[in-house]
Amino acid sequence: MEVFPSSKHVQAIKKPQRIKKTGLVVVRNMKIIGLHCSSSELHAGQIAVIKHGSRLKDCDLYFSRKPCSTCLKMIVNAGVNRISYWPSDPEISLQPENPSQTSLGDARLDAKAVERLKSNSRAHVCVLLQPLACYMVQFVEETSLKCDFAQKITRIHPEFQRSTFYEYRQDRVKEYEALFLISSEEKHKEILRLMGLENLCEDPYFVCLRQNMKELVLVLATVAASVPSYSDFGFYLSETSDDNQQGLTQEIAQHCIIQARLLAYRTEDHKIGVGAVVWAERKCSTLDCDGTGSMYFLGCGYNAFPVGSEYADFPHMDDNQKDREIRKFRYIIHAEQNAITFR
Ligand SMILES: Nc1ccn([C@H]2C[C@H](O)[C@@H](COP(=O)(O)OP(=O)(O)OP(=O)(O)O)O2)c(=O)n1
Repeated sequence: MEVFPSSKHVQAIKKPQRIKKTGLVVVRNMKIIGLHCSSSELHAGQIAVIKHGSRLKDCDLYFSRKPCSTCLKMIVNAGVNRISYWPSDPEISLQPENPSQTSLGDARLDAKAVERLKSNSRAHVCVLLQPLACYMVQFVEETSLKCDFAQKITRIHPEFQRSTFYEYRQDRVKEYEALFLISSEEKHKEILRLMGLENLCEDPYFVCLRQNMKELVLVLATVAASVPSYSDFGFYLSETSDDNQQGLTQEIAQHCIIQARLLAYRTEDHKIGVGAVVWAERKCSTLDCDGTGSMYFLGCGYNAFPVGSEYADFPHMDDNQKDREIRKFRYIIHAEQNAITFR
């Protein structure tokens, strides 16, 4: 969510960036109930508090940066269960470049306050770090190269080839590494210490941490590279020029497809993964408090068997199976059905 494209209105306001844009996923009972990102006015955590209110109780929150003390105290107060965050530069940046010493001093004080809130809160505050499953990177690369979108482009524009895909991926890797990683190991360690994560600064933990973070960034870049804006290809051939028209920009459509592709990896159908993210557009032109402009999130899902079922509970066969009784279609719930209902 952190990379959700800002609306033009928001892009126009450029402030010195000590506060970093942050993404947030709100999960309740294993279901994603909110995708948020900071706007120019509010931080992601504050947006979640405003949008979900008391429904945040017992939810799990996943932040793309460690939240600032203002956000943390509010979400702890809302009674959330767990707060996980990506262990890089926090929401109030601790990177010493450019800004004045005083604001860096404030950032350090905020980091201390966050630590204090963390140790005294009922909610479990921890580092989000899921080592990737074996061969995940290769699998994502293969499926990204073969995905419908990339293949369609190849058919219409034969000059789009494997090498173009890899060029796109390299661009995305650079973009995401600049956003989500800290290039210097020493700087990264210093920031981890300021964030109260000195345990992670020792090897082999530190090496593993950076390796896992790099792999996750690579996975994200690989998926994004399979949904390129190439030539005039896309869901919307041109940007809407008419200000009154609430059209989706190519950038936003692309972002939503990337989210859907990521969800598809959670499929329970061993043959085909489908992901769906349902965003709706507001009829009126007023912008909301979050960075999603005129869009609001309805739900997201992936194709799967009914919640709680085990792998062998239902048939997995497709149309090629003669015996109709052991085909999967009567049992599997489509991604879109899950998105607007339970998963
Ligand atoms: N709008 C859709 C269409 C399909 N699916 C999921 C359901 C199945 O898990 C898988 C394949 O569904 P199809 O109905 O397309 O069946 P196929 O005949 O294509 O399946 P297969 O290729 O496995 O033979 O995709 C989905 O989530 N949403």
